[in-house]
Amino acid sequence: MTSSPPSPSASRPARPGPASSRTTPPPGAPAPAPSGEGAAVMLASLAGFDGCFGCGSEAESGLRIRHTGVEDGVVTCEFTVRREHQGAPGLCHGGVLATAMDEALGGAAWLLGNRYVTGRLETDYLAPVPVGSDVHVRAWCTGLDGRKAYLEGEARVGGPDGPVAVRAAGVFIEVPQEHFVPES
Ligand SMILES: CCCCCCCCCC(=O)SCCNC(=O)CCNC(=O)[C@H](O)C(C)(C)COP(=O)(O)OP(=O)(O)OC[C@H]1O[C@@H](n2cnc3c(N)ncnc32)[C@H](O)[C@@H]1OP(=O)(O)O
Repeated sequence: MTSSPPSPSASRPARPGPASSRTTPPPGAPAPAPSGEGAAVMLASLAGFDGCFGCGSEAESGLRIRHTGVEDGVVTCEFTVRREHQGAPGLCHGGVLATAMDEALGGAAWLLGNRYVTGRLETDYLAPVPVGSDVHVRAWCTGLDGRKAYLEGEARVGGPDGPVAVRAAGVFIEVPQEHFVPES
């Protein structure tokens, strides 16, 4: 699995390395310049919606992910692993961690100023994550190719500089607002 490294930046970590050929931007695909405008599109599109399984306050069984910031195109968020998130005894379920990566990579995609859905999501699990852990996730875009946005991210345990537990890479596809179904 190889891909081009993201642009150097103070907040952007060295490329984590999970991307396969299918989640690596094609040669010449530009990495986007960070802009503050995407956040406005995200907020307008999601206004009043609290039902997200990842971050929604109304999703009782959800992860209750807290979005903590955006800097230089890097999205940061965090959540606390609860008992109901277990897979193997005492440890966070891999699907829960994939959800957190989907949320963070999706957030970084929406920051580009359009609406995106997940087309492909790859995850590498590097360390177990115990129940009770605070998981800190960050994600960024590595390239744009037409409607496809290429994203990578990582999750660290215990703090933003804790050990890396998960690395992820994905392709998100731009969709119109009409793609979504109004809540009934
Ligand atoms: C703060 C919070 C912000 C929000 C965070 C949200 C996080 C959560 C995100 C999600 O979980 S989204 C839910 C899970 N994903 C879905 O439900 C997507 C289901 N799939 C679809 O709706 C359609 O298949 C899709 C819109 C992705 C594509 O259908 P289209 O008919 O619009 O596109 P088309 O098939 O023509 O493909 C367009 C391009 O995308 C590419 N593509 C499509 N599906 C792909 C795929 N699965 N993987 C990689 N590339 C894909 C396709 O090859 C093509 O590339 P080219 O332009 O180069 O030809």
